[in-house]
Amino acid sequence: MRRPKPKCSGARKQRRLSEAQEIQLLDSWIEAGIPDPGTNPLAISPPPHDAPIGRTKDGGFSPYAGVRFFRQLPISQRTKDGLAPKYVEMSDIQRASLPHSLCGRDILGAAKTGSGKTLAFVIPVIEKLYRARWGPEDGVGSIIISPTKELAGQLFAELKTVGKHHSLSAGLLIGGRKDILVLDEADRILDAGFKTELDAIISQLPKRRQTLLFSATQTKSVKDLARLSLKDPEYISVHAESVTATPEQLTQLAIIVPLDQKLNLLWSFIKANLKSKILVFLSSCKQVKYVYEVFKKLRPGIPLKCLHGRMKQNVRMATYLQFCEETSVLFSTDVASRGLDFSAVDWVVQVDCPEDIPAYIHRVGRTARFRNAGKSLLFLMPSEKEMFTKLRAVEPKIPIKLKKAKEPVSVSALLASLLVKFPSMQQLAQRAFVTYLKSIFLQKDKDVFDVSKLPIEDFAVSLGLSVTPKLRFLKRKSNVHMSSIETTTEVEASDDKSKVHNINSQATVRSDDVEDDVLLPKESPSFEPEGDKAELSTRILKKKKLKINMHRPLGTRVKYDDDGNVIPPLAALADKETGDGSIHLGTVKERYEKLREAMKVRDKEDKLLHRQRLRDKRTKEKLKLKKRKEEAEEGDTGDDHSDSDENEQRNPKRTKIYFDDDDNDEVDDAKAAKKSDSVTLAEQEALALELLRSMHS
Ligand SMILES: Nc1ncnc2c1ncn2[C@@H]1O[C@H](COP(=O)(O)OP(=O)(O)OP(=O)(O)O)[C@@H](O)[C@H]1O
Repeated sequence: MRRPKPKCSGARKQRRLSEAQEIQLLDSWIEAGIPDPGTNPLAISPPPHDAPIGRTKDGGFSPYAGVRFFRQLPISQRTKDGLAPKYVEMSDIQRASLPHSLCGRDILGAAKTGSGKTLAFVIPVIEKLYRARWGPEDGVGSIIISPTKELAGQLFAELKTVGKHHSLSAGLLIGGRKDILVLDEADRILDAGFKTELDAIISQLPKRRQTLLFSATQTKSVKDLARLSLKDPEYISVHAESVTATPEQLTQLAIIVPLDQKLNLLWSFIKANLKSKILVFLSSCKQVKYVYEVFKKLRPGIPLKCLHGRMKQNVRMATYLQFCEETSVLFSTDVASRGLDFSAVDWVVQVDCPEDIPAYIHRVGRTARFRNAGKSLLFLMPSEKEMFTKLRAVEPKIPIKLKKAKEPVSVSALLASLLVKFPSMQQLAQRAFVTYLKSIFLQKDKDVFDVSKLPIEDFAVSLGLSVTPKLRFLKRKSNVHMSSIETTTEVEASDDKSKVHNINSQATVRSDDVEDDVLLPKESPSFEPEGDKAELSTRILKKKKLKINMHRPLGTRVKYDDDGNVIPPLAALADKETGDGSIHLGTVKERYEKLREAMKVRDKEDKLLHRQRLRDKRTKEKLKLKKRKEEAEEGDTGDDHSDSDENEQRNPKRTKIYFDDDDNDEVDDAKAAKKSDSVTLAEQEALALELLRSMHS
C-alpha cells in the first residue's frame, strides 16, 4: 500500500495538511452520527440517492447508519478509491456492522458464507490506523487472525487492494508447521486446536483495543468471549431471521452411497462434469493424496489439483491461486473449507461426511458466493443417514434434498492394476485406508460415525488393495484403555482442519496425523518371549510419543519382516545351522568391520556433496550481488527521480510477505547431517562393542 508520490517537499506538506483536515472531518462526522448501541442500521431506511454526503449546508453531517453505498460512509477518500470500481453498494453485513465498527465498537458478527464479511473488518482496520495517523515507527497497529495460511493470504490481498492508496505497511505472517494468525472465522479460532496460539497473542495485546470477530457460524460461548475481553460488543447477525442457514442461491443435494462405491461415484461425477470447477472434500491428507494421484493416472479429461496441510507452503499457495483461475477439480481437506473465496466454483462435493453442521455450512459455502449460484453434493454412507436428518432438522433450515445415485462406472479394477504398476501407490492406498477408518473411529458424533457398520474389506478392494491392511486400533478398542490410543495419536496442531475428537477424553487429535497402524512395528515372536509382548508394545508407544529416541545409536535402522514384525539387530547373523539364535563373535566383528568401511565411504561422499552445495550457494549469491550492483549503477545514471522515487527504489516494496525459507532449512539439514555423521563412527563402534559384551555376558 503506497501513497501517490509527491514531487517535492511543498507538495508533501500540502498533502499532510489535507490529510489532517480529512481526519478531523471524519472524526467529527463519525461523532455526529454514532448509532445507538444495540441498534441495527439495516432497520433504518436509507437516505435518498442524491442526498448530500459529509458536511451539510447547515453545518451538520449526513447520517451514515442505514446508508447503502460505500461512498456515503465516513471513510477516507483513499479507502473509497481503493474500493472503487469493484465495490459500490454494501452487502447486509457491511451495512449492519460498519456504522458500529467505524466508531470504535467491538463487534461479534455472523453472516452467511460469501456475504462479504471480509470488507466488514478490513475497512475499519484501515480507517482506524489512518485516523490515528499510524506509522511504521508506531509498531503493530492491528492483527488479523485467520485459521489457515491460504485465508491469511487472501485477506492480505484484500487489505492490499482496498488499502492501496494508503501509506500503511502490512505484513503476512504464516507459520511453517503451525499457523500464525487475522481475526476471521472466530468460532474456529476459538476452539481447542488454536487455544495456545490465541492465548499467547491475546496476552500480548493492549487492554484498550477494538476487537472484531466474524464467522458464518458464530460462537456465543460466554467462556470463549471472555477470553477475548470484548467490551460491550455489538452482536450483529444479519441472517438470523433468514429462512435458510446457507446462501439462497445454493442447490444442495445428498446421495446415499456405500463406502466401497464412493470412488466409483466420484469418478463418474467428474467424468460427467468435465466443464465444471469442482471442489472435492475428503477427510484426511492421505485420502487426498491417494485419490489425487490415482485419478491423475487415470486421466479424467480435466486438470486435477490437490490441497492439504502437509504440502509445502509455496505449493499450497500456488495451488490455491491456480484453482481460483482455472476450471479444474481440486481435492482438498478441510484446509479449504473456511473463508476461501475461490471464484466461480460450480460444485462442492463432500465425498467424506463433515464432522458436524458448521463444517458442512463452511464447506458448501465455497460455492454460491455473493449472489452467485452454486451446487453442492454430499456423499453419505448408509450408516451416516443420521447426518441428513440432522441437516434437515437444523434451524434456520438447510434445504438439502436426497438424490438417487445412478449405477456408477467402476474404477476399482483399474486402481488395482495401477497399484501393481506403481508400487509406491500401494503404500498411499494403505495409508488412505487406515487413516480414513481411524478418522471415523475417532469422530465424536457416534449417531453418524460408526466404523463397525462399514464394509471394511470391500473398501480395501475399492481402493485397489489386494490385501486388507490390519487395523490395530479396532483390536485395541476391546482390551486397551482409550488413553493408550491417545498417547499414540496426540500430535502438534497443524492448520489442517480434519480434526476429530476422542469420544472418551475429548482430546483433540487429527486424522491426518494419526499414525498408520499398518506401518507400526509388531512383536517379533522368534526373539521376544511371550511374556514380554506387553512390555514391548509399551516401549513402542513410548518411542512414538518421544518421536526421537535419543538412546538409539545414531545411524541405526529398524528392520521389518514381510509381516511388519521388527527383526532384532544382529538376527541376520544368527547361526543358521544350529537354529537356536546363537551368534559367533567372529561373524559379528566381521560384520561391523564391513559396516565401518561402508560408513567411512558414505561419510566422505556426504562431505563432498555438502561442500559442493555450499560452493553452489556462494556462486549464486555472488551472481545475485553482481546483478544488484549493476542495476543500482544503471539506476544512478537517471537524474529525474523525486526523493520519494529513490526511496521506492531502495525499498521497492513496503509490504512484505514472510514465508519460511525452505532453502535455509536445507542448509540447516545439511549442517545437522554433517554434525551427526561426524559422531556416527565413534558412537557406532562403542555401541557395537557394548552390544557384543552384553550378548556374551
Ligand atoms: N459490497 C460488495 N460488492 C460486491 N462484491 C462484494 C462486496 N462485498 C464482498 N464482495 C465479494 O463477495 C465475495 C465474498 O466475500 P467474502 O469473502 O468477504 O465473504 P465472507 O462472508 O467472508 O465468506 P466466508 O464466510 O466464506 O468467509 C468476494 O468475492 C468479495 O469480493
